Amino acid sequence: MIILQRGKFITFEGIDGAGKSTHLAWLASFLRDKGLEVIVTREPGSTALGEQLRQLLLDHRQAMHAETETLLMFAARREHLDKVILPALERGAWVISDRFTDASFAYQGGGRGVPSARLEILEQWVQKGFSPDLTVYFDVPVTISRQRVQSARTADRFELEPDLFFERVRQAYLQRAKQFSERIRVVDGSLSLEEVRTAMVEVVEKFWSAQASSGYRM
Ligand SMILES: Nc1ncnc2c1ncn2[C@@H]1O[C@H](COP(=O)(O)OP(=O)(O)OP(=O)(O)O)[C@@H](O)[C@H]1O
Ligand SMILES: Cc1cn([C@H]2C[C@H](O)[C@@H](COP(=O)(O)O)O2)c(=O)[nH]c1=O
Repeated sequence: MIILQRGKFITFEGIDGAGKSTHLAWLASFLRDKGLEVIVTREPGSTALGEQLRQLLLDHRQAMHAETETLLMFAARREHLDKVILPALERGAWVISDRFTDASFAYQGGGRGVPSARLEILEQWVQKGFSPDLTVYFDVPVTISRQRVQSARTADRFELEPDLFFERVRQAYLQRAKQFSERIRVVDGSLSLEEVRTAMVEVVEKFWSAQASSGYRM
C-alpha cells in the first residue's frame, strides 16, 4: 500500500513591492531541484472565479466598502483552497502562495480597520483550522516599496493608497510576525536581491531540516 504524505504550504507576505514575486519564482525552482512537485499560486486569484474577483478588487475605478473587500478576499480564498491548495497538498505537492490570510489581517485589518475578531471568524469559517506551515514575511520600509512599485508598473487600487495606509499594513504584519513567531519568519527585504535570497534560503533550509528530522520523507 502506498501512503502519500501531505505536501507543505508556504506563503510569502509583505507590502506591495516588497519583492515576494521575484523571490517566489526562484524558491520554486530551488525546491523543484530537490525533487519536489511545486505549485506556485497567488491571492487573490489562481482559480477562474478568483481571477475575476482579483480584477474587481484591484481595479482602481471599483470603489467598495472595507467589509465588501474583506468578504471578496475570503470568497476568492475559499475557491483557492478548494480548487488548488488542498488538492495539491493532498497529492503530496508543495504549494507556495504569493499572499494568504496574513494579508487580510494586514491590509483589511491594519490598513482598513476591519476588527481582527471579524477576520478571525471568517478565517475559521473558510479555513477550519488550516494555516500555512511556513510564512516568509519580506519586511521593507514604505519608502523603498513605493520606489520599487512606481518604477515597475501602473498603480492598482491598493497601490494608490497613501503611505500612511502602508505604514499601518506594515505594522500589522510585524505584529502578526511577533504573535506567530514559530510560523512567520521575517526577512529584511530592503537588502540587495542577492542578500534577500540568501536570507530566504536560510529560512527555508531550516524549515526543510526540521521537516526531515520530524520524519517527513523529503
Ligand atoms: N531586494 C531588491 N532590491 C532591488 N529591487 C528589488 C528587490 N526585490 C524586488 N525588487 C524589484 O522591485 C519590484 C517589485 O518586486 P516584486 O514584484 O517582486 O514585489 P512584490 O512584493 O511581488 O510586489 P506586489 O505585491 O505589489 O506584487 C520589481 O521590479 C523587482 O525587480
Ligand atoms: C490576499 C490579499 C491581498 N490583498 C491585496 C494586497 C495587494 O495590494 C493586492 C494583490 O496584489 P499583488 O500585486 O498580487 O500583491 O491585494 C489584500 O488586501 N488582502 C488580501 O487578503
